Amino acid sequence: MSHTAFISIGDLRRSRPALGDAAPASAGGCSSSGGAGKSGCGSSAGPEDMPAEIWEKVKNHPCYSEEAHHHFARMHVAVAPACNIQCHYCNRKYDCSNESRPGVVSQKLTPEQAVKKVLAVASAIPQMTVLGIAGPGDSLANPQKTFETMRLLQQHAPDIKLCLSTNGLALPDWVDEIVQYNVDHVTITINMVDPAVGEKIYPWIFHDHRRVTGLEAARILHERQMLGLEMLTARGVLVKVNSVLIPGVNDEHLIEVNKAVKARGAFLHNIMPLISEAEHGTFYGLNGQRGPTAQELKAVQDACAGGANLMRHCRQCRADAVGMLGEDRSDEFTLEKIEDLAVVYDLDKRRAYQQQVELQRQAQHQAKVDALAAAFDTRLADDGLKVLVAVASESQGRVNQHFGHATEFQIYEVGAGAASFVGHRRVDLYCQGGYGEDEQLPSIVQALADCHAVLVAKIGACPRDELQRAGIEPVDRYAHEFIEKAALAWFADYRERIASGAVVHQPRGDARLRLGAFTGTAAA
Ligand SMILES: C[S@@+](CC[C@H](N)C(=O)[O-])C[C@H]1O[C@@H](n2cnc3c(N)ncnc32)[C@H](O)[C@@H]1O
Ligand code: SF4
Ligand code: SF4
Repeated sequence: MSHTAFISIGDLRRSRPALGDAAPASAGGCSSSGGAGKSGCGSSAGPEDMPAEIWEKVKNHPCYSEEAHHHFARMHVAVAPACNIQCHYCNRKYDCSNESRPGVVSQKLTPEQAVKKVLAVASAIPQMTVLGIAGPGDSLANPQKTFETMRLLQQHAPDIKLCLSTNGLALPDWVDEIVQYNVDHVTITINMVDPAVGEKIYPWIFHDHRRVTGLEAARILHERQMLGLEMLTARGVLVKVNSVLIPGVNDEHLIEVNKAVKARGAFLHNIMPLISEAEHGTFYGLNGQRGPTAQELKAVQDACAGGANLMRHCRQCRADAVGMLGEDRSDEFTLEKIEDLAVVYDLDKRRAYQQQVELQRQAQHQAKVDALAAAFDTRLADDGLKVLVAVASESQGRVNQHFGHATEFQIYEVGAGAASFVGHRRVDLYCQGGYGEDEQLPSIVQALADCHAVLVAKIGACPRDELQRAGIEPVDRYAHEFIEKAALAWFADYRERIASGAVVHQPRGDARLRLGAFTGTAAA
């Protein structure tokens, strides 16, 4: 059975041979990557796309498998306060408990406190399968705390997968410990492979007992990152590379980064948008360096097609995040609260629960494949047309959320052959306290400006009119349908309307950004 979230006609052909040769050749899977949608196949690949031992490592890891993130949870423990470099986009002193972004934490923990918290969360959220150390500083600039936490967790919670995130500067010194403590997954943030680019991102590093600045600092960091990546992949550790997309600094350069990390065996590449608000007090924030638009992010990701597989569902979590991706339950597990929690770490119970979750995932996947296969009794010739649709979904991969209740929309790219998840867009909640907040509408419409349709379970008259005025079709006739099936059905209908002259297709100008159009400092 396939476990992929990315469902193409290729999947249908595998599961329904009767569909046979009428289907356009648009096979899923990494080796046949071609279009923009395929570039995301790494994070949604299934057991048929990789060796069994790799599938075992990713199948219930919410960050390494796009489908797993609907079913399994993760948590971060903030045991690593110090850092050995400075990035122009980071200020760990700025802390806001209401804010969800990297580097932010409410409480720093000792290894013992961290383990207590992990056990409390693991007993309350049995689908929590992954523990990561992602700061608030750098895990390997705090090696004693990081590895003591890992050592204790191996003893007390042996079923939890261990991850850490690092800028890579100290990485080559700690590869043996990473392997010794069974850290299965390591994330390295690599923003450049050219020190001349790095010089614009890193004002200094602390290496070999001295502070180094300028080009020399970027050169050392680059060499250590590449060496660390090679050493980890040679030892069989799965490596994800994070890159922060900084318009005007490393946008097109990330295509080179993607190739370089693929060549060194990285499993996944997560290109994340720069977050740069002046109030965070970062160098970039204070100097007007903007983050990319969603369209710019997608353009760079699409330009990496054929390189390292892309993660597109990252939520840029806090360094103390708890729960499913996209939700944060860290407030429920503060030190004060876990003091009073009865913690029963029942390994057998956790395993049994997770088996049920896995069965549910498989059943849901198969139901989706079957529903799609049933929908494919008529086939569209592939004329190359692809459009984006936004989807309001709260669970189960279905169109099952009211427009007004969505705080994010999933974005799918749809063509004749496939509907592929390409990212998500956060928006302000429209419906508050039972009433629509009309002043939120322009920003929501703006966030979806490159989409041709919005698939929702329900939508009120006012947002419906506003979307239509912006040329975005509100669609509620596929309520509770699987997303891919709904998106493909809408697309078939759209194509028919184009063919009959009922609508004139208007390409969205900014959907396919011209690389090189970044200005670097203009307001977003
Ligand atoms: C807080 S860091 C902790 C791990 C480690 N120090 C590192 O940088 O990889 C986790 C991730 O958040 C990213 N990050 C930090 N500040 C960011 C910002 N302002 N915008 C986007 N990503 C950011 C980092 O680049 C890194 O990939
Ligand atoms: S390496 Fe990580 S923690 Fe250190 S300054 Fe950069 S983003 Fe912040
Ligand atoms: S920041 Fe991205 S990669 Fe890290 S836990 Fe959150 S979703 Fe996963």
